[in-house]
Amino acid sequence: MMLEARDLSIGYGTTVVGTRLSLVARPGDVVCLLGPNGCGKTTLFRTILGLLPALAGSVMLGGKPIAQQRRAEIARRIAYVPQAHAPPFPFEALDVVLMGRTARLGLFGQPGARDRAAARHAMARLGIADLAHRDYSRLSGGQRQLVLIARALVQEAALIVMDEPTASLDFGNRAQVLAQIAGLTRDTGAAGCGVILSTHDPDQAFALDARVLLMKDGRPHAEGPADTVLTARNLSAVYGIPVTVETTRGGRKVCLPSLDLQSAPTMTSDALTMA
Ligand SMILES: Nc1ncnc2c1ncn2[C@@H]1O[C@H](COP(=O)(O)OP(=O)(O)OP(=O)(O)O)[C@@H](O)[C@H]1O
Repeated sequence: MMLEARDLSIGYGTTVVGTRLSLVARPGDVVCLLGPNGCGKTTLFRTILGLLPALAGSVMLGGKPIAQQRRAEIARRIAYVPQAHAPPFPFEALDVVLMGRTARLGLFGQPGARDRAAARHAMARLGIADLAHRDYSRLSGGQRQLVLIARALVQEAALIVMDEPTASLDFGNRAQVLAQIAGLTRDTGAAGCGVILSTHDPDQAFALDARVLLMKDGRPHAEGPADTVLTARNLSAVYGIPVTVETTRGGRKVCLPSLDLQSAPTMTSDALTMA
């Protein structure tokens, strides 16, 4: 099962948000999308999920154009973890996880004992079995994020797309979610899946030993292993601030932005200037 996006132009109707974007993901891969606010990460995700038509180029999922696949068919192959927001009315966390089975149940199917077992198993795998009967809307942001990851797991899709899975998480939960993502892809056999995620933290790409698509203004600026893409030069060029990349005593690379206001430019990204 492979996702292959080639030479995509993305956008909304006549508004082109990005061009020349390519991306390949297989089970076992971690692919990180990095780039400034408004550079087109969410739009790219919506396009590769088949929620938004590509303006040019192709998205192939399992060897077949995504535009020719039905939603349920896509959902069996690729799961989506949106950013965790609280729903307006209460659900048990277990029910939220069970919603991931919908793609497998058909229109009027009711979840059965096997679906419940799968949901409990996914929660246990993520260390949140004890949250099963808690009110989802009252969980913390980190707990909710893990519930949504469990929901994606029970979909039993080979690929999972995560939109900023660590946004709004505290330091501890962030590390916990990252560790879980690493675990998902390292599982051997049928259980190992591919993860495509967006993040605003380049250190996460190093921590996950990810392949990186570094975007700027809707275009690929660099693509490849974190080590070769996330250089001081590339990061400085894309984010418009001086950045140094250092290696810790433990051997992991970390990025250090300059906090010197003299050298900081004015904010240039679309999202911030438009706000
Ligand atoms: N529905 C829409 N119609 C037209 N333009 C849109 C729409 N949604 C987003 N855009 C524009 O597309 C561009 C890319 O937005 P997108 O949300 O993909 O960026 P992003 O990289 O995910 O940003 P962030 O890091 O801030 O989440 C922005 O200029 C945005 O204003």
